[in-house]
Amino acid sequence: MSSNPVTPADAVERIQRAFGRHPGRRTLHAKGAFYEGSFVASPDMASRCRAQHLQGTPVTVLVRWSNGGGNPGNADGATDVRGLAVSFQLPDGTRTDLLGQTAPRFPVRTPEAFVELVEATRWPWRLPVFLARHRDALGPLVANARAKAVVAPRSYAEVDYYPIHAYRWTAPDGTESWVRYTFRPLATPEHGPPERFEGPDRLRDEIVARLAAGPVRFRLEVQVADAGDDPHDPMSVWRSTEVLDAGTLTVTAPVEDPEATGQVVVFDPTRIVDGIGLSDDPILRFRPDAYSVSVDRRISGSRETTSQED
Ligand code: HEM
Repeated sequence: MSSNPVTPADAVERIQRAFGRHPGRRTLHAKGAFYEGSFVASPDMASRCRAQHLQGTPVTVLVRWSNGGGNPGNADGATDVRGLAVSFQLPDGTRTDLLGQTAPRFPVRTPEAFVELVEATRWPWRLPVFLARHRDALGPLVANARAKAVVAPRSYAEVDYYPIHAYRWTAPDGTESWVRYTFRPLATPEHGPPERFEGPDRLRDEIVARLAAGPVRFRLEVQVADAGDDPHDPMSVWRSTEVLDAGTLTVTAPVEDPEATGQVVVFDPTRIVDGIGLSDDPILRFRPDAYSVSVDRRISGSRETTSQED
């Protein structure tokens, strides 16, 4: 069933109403922290895509691990998706971003339905109505539950992250292919058996301790679409079995929060570079405008908070 199209401003307003007002904070993924590291593409990626960060030379990355909800006060053990946002800083000064979260399947294909889903998870009495209106959400929601996508992990470093949307890769010879990414944790023997952490910030405490013992690594996997695989639908399940190792993400250390000094950091899934293209996925196309509204509110919210503190 179709719903009335929501505007980016309405979407942010409704999501903020669902989570309560938290001036200066992100509308979603409100609780998180920043880290630094690098990414090195696998040697054969350069023949598949001409983007600078896929040529095999190390590039610096800025990473933010987060919990999915809009309440920055939520405990790390709460039921929620987790986010891994990665900004690749390219040698020419440009950036390109990938934003992953722990749910392998996206349960909706329109921004309206996404907002309704957020509202239904905040107010569970709305869930039956949501499911009646969006019957095809049930399969993906069950698949995500089976994948334990919203169960708090032992560590941010031990779970898969799915950026969901397809991107178009252009090779040096002009050949185009559609790909979908997954960040998969790589075993890091130098860490030994994981320490157990308790308390509301246990994921943050665990990852800081883990990084003090050595870097955390993920393999960036790409699934290359077959002819019948739909790159424009965030709900589509691809049949292709062509999966490549695109490279290794290495997170080395926490960094001081750049936003503590007034800088605003935005990860944007449509920030692409030459060699990468966007699909017509309506969720992907909606996100940058919704993120801009959230950023505007973050900036004005910080001002309000600061003037109240003065
Ligand atoms: C219509 C669908 C969506 C809406 C309306 C939406 C909305 C938002 C908003 C408003 C923010 C805060 C932005 C900021 O203040 O910087 C955010 C953050 C985020 N979103 Fe989404 N989102 C959507 C879909 C997705 C999808 C499909 C993914 C992942 C596959 C995702 C992953 C993230 C992550 C990881 C962050 C945190 C980024 C950071 O650490 O700064 N979102 N989202």
